[in-house]
Amino acid sequence: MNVLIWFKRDLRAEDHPALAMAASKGPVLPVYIVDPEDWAQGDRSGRHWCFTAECLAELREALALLGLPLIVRSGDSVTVLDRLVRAHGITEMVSHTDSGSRWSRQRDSRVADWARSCGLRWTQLPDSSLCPADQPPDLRDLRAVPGVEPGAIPTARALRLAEDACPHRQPGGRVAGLAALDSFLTLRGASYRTAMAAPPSAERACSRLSAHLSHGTLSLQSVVQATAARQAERQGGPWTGSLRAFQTRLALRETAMQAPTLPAPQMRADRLPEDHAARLSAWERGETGLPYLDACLRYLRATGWLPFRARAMVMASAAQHLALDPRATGTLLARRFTDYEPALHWPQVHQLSHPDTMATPRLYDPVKQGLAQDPTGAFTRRWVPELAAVPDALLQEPWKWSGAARLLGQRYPEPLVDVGASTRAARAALCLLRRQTGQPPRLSPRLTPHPAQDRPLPRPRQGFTAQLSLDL
Ligand SMILES: Cc1cc2nc3c(=O)[nH]c(=O)nc-3n(C[C@H](O)[C@H](O)[C@H](O)COP(=O)(O)OP(=O)(O)OC[C@H]3O[C@@H](n4cnc5c(N)ncnc54)[C@H](O)[C@@H]3O)c2cc1C
Repeated sequence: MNVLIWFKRDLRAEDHPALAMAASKGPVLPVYIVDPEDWAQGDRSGRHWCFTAECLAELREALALLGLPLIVRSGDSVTVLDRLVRAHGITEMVSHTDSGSRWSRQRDSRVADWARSCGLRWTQLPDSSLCPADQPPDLRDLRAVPGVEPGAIPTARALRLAEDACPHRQPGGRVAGLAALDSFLTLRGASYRTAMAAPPSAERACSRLSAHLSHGTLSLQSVVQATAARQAERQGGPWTGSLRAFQTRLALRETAMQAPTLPAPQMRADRLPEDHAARLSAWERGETGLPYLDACLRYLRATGWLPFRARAMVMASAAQHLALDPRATGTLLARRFTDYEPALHWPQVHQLSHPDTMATPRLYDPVKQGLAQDPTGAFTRRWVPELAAVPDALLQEPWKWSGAARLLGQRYPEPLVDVGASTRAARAALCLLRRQTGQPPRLSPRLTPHPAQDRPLPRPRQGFTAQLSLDL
């Protein structure tokens, strides 16, 4: 019996329940499909593909060590699978589920119809399931379906993806993922709890595992278990709170991945500002005239990453201050995040652009955020060098500087909006909305924990710590 194992967003050869299951059934054909329709979706980008291609190259090497050639094919998923199944006597197919995008769910439903129509058994395992620890899979006896041409991993250009320079992007592949996990649990993670919010410190203090979790080079369960093992070793000091806070985020991920994915929100066209296209383009380029916001947007473009609070600020400022369409800004952010994960991304976009849906609505003032998260101004100055002459005290509000006339509208833009006025308007709109919906206006000028923290979380799985509140 020849078994096809279909790799999707689980790009690893170890700790892979679906591969272990396939191996126990007979000769294995490991397949990855590059579906051009997937890569033509508006939320996909060149940096996503470059990370994926690096993961595939490593997966190919790892499978080769097990005696399996990774078969890469470009084309419509059903057509590719149908050809492989007929040509190589495949009698069964195994994969992990992919909660991914709306497109990938529709693809999976078409594949399910096709598999039924040709009588092929398709087993889908949850990617969060663990290989049973008491019966480690024996991959030594893996046999490959012989005589199949492996196929090349296409380039971004072959997929017609636009040029997407990201000079400081994290490298893809399991080796980089394991190195990040190890350095986080042994070194970097000590200051996680206190340094996770501000981009300059978060870059080192956060785990930086998101892109690996999104592409499946590491499984969530393996990260949970490694963290639990570290917690058992590291009692006391800053590690205790940091590792507990980290486990809480892993639990948040697990919860979010199980929730139904929301469609992208959209603002009514008649509510958009007249200069919407110009504002959107300025926001995308990091030229809004609001220094900390611009610094975060430019940093994101160059690195493919931002910590949680900065993501929340760029999204919320777009909706609350600049009145930008959340579908447009959410899509642009999705393209920029190397770790783009629809199940995590779109609920956040929803909540931050419609704060009335939050348990505790929050307003993000980019000036106050800049003062709080970048008190020395070093981060803002690095990414917005046009502000070199502005004194520290006015860095986040260069329009108040006596030399503003020489700078604004020339080397650096005038602010797109009056932040004070737009904050007051957003606060008033929120209070009104909450009154209309019968909820007391609980607006807090201070940052409050992420809304997911207000919801009860499911019982933690084995390995998760019991602490379920966030301690920002
Ligand atoms: C507008 C917006 C969009 C976002 N889009 C994405 C996205 O597309 N992909 C993505 O992985 N994360 C997304 N996040 C959540 C979060 O910002 C990132 O997971 C985190 O910044 C990634 O960096 P890290 O791996 O160093 O995180 P760490 O702080 O080290 O956290 C470890 C892991 O926990 C999970 N996690 C962290 N915070 C959350 C959260 N609030 N909810 C659920 N899981 C969480 C992630 O898998 C992360 O890798 C988004 C947040 C916002 C506000």
